[in-house]
Amino acid sequence: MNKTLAAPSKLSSGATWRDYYELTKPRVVMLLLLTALVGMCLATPTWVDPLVLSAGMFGIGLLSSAAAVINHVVDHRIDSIMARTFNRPVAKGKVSIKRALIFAGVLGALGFVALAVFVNMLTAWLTLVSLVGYAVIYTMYLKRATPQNIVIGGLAGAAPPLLGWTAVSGEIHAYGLLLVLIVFTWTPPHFWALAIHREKDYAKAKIPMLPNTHGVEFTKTCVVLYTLLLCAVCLLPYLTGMSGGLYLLGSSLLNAYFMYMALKLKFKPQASTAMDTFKFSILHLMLLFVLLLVDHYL
Ligand code: HEM
Ligand SMILES: CC(C)=CCC/C(C)=C/CC/C(C)=C/COP(=O)(O)OP(=O)(O)O
Repeated sequence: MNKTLAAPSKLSSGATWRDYYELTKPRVVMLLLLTALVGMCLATPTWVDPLVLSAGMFGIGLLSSAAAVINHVVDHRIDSIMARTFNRPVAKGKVSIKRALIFAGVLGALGFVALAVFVNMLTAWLTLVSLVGYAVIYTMYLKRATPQNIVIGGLAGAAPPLLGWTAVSGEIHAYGLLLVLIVFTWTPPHFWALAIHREKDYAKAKIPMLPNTHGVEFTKTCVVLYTLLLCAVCLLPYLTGMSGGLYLLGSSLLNAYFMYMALKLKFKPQASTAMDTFKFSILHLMLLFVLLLVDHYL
């Protein structure tokens, strides 16, 4: 058998490359980068300059990854309590706090310099502010302070389409902010569906997520209401002339199914409905942004 497949190569500390990779929350960062790419493409009627595109994706990707690594460090104690996260590299002690922080520092510095040198200062600073928003304001403070943590903290995760937009145009445009608004209203149903499924985990770690502070039924009602709001917000790209009929048709179908899932979760749930809703939320956002892109170029 291939040796590298059987046992991932160990670094001198005993951690593997895979541990460091996992610290960057790669799948989350991939989706963040898709939203950033769409922000870049929609900011111009022509093709995006290849240097801005590659340096922009590189910089936004590295700063988002650095934010994710810091989140692992700050949360290592609560991660070690929850069944979903106890196996994470810092929580398990496979990567030390010092090494994780150096890793985050290197990623963050490289990302910031790439944006500052090859893109523009506005994007570099806005991306750094997003990193602070997620790694410091959300993770260190909001997460432990209020059940509205993910609503307010969601702004940082919603920023990438605007970062993509400013990378290309050098200015903050209302259309870029509209893309932020879409991800911002999508975040509560995305997360609360998972939090309902993981209610006991969060209770054990004493994190004040909405199902724990206000109950599962109230959280389900909030999922329905935010999904309704998301349906309305998703009409805005069409109504403002940013996107066309293809987007309207595709997004309406996606939103109809998201609404169906949210209503099922509230009124006719099965054991798997919360997790199914969470999983669909990821597919929903991915396809929605692909639609925005296809609609832009057709
Ligand atoms: C404050 C805002 C957010 C919160 C609290 C949140 C929370 C979470 C949590 C707890 C998970 C589960 C991770 C796991 O399986 O261990 C998750 C998964 C995921 N989230 Fe979010 N999320 C937020 C925003 C976002 C944003 C803005 C995006 C992308 C645009 C995103 C994309 C994803 C993806 C792709 C996954 C699946 C990851 C995987 O399968 O490894 N999330 N999210
Ligand atoms: C520069 C920039 C755009 C920064 C944003 C970076 C980023 C990774 C945003 C995603 C938000 C997210 C995964 C929140 C979950 O954190 P959690 O601590 O609630 O979830 P966990 O328990 O799975 O760690």
